[in-house]
Amino acid sequence: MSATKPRTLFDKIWDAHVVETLPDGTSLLYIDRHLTHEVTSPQAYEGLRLSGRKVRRPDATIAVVDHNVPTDATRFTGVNEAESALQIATLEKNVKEFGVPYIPLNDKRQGIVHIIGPELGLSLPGMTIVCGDSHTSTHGAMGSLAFGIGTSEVEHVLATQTLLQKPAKNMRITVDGVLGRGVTAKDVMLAIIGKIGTAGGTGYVVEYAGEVIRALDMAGRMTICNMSIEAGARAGMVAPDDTTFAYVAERPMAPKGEALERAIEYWRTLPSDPDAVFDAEVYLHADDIAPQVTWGTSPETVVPVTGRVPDPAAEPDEAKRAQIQRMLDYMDLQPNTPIAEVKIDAVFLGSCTNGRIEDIRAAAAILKGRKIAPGVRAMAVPGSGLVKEQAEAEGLDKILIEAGFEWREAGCSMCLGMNPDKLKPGERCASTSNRNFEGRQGPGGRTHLLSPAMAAAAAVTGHLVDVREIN
Ligand SMILES: CC(C)[C@H](C(=O)O)[C@@H](O)C(=O)O
Ligand code: SF4
Repeated sequence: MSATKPRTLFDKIWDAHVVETLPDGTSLLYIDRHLTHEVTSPQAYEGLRLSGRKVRRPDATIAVVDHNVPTDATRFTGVNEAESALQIATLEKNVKEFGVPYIPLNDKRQGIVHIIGPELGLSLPGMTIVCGDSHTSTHGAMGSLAFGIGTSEVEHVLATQTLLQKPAKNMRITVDGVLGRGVTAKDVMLAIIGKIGTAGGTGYVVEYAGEVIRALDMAGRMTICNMSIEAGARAGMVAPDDTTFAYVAERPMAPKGEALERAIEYWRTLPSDPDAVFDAEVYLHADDIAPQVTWGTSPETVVPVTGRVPDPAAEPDEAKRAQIQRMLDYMDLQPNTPIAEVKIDAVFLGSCTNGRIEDIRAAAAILKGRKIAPGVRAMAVPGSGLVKEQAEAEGLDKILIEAGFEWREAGCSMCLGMNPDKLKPGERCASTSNRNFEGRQGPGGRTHLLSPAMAAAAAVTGHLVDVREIN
C-alpha cells in the first residue's frame, strides 16, 4: 500500500498493528489490550496449561467477573448458584496461576468488562482491543479497533499477544442534524439497525460520523458502538477528538502528563483522511429519528414509539410474514396495536449498552418525585462499582429507590439469563440492554429494547410510552 493513499481510521489502526500479511490478505495483528471474563476464558487457560505455555503479556491483560455474578448481597457472603460459583472460582484460580491482573468481586472497580475498560483507562484511542465477548465493539467509541473473539482465539492472544484476522471492508454511517428532545444515542442506534438490518454490517468495520455523533458524549458513543454487533458489523468506531481526549485525561490508568500529550499528538493523526473512500456509506438525519422501541425478537424489529405493532397481513413475502407472526406469538402482541398501549411487567436499567452514570442520570431525571406503576418490578443495575459510587454521591440511588426501583450491585444482571436476575416466563420487560432474542432475559421472557429515559417513562406509566409526553 502506498503511503499516500488516503486511509480510514480503521485502515490506520490496522496498518499500525500488522505483524505479517499472508497473500490472501489475512494478517497477524498485534493486540494492545486483552480483556477477559469468566465465561469465555476457562478453556483458553486450560489450553495454555496443556501446552505448557505462559501468558505472553500479563501487563496487557485484565480479568474481571461480570456475567455470572449475583447483584445482591450474596456476592459478598458467598455465591449460592453452584455453576456461577464454579466459574468465578475457576477464573480466580487461573489468574493466580498465570499472573494476570484481576479485579475481584469485592473491589469497587469491578463491573461489566465493557464498562470498566474505558472507565479505568484500559481502552485507549488507536489500540487494538479484544475480548471473548461480542460487545467488545463498545470500546471502538474510544477511537480504537475493538472486536469480540472466540475462546480458541482468547487462548491464541493469551499465548502470543497476536491474532490472525481477515481484512474487513470499511462502512461509514453518517448521522447529521441535531437530536430532538427525548431522543438519545440508543434511539439513533436502534434506528440505524432498523434501517440496515441485523446483517447490514456483515463483513464491515463501521465508522460512525456526522454532526450527531460528534456532539455525543463518550457514553453515547459507547452505546452506539456497543450495538454494532447487533447490526452484524465486525466492529464499530468513532474517530477520537477533544471529547475523547478530555475523557481519557480523567481515567486512572491512562497515560498522564507528558506521556498523555505525546499520545494525543499521535491520536490526532488517526481520524479518516478527508478523501478516504468507504466501501459503503449510510446516511440518517436526526429529524427522522424519534424515540425507538423494539416489538419483536430481533434488534432490527424496531419502530418509533409513536408507531404500531406491524401487521403480518401487510407483508407480501410469505417467509417474512410467517416470521413476523412467530415473533408476535412469542411476544404476545396483536397486529396494529399502538406501541404506547403495550403494558409492561418489568423494567431493567443497566447492561454494557446503558449502565453508565449518564444512563442512570437520564432515568433519574424522569423518576424524580414519581413512583413506578403498581405491579411493575423495576431493577437498576450500575455497570460498575465506580458507576454505583458516583450515582450514590449524586443521590441518584435515593431517587430511584424512592420511585420503587431496586438498586443493585454491578454486573450483567438481567441483560442475559446467566445469573439469578431473570424474567419469569411471560413477563414483559422494558429493557435498556441490547438483545431481545427469545429467552434472552430468562426463559419465556419478553424484551422491548429502548433508551434509559424511555425505560423510566415506561416504569412510571406501566406501559410503553413516548418519553416526550412525560417530561
Ligand atoms: C457470554 C458472552 C460470550 C456473550 C457475548 O459474546 O456477547 C454475552 O456477553 C452476550 O451478551 O450474549
Ligand atoms: S451486559 Fe449483556 S451484552 Fe453486555 S457483556 Fe454482559 S451479557 Fe453481554
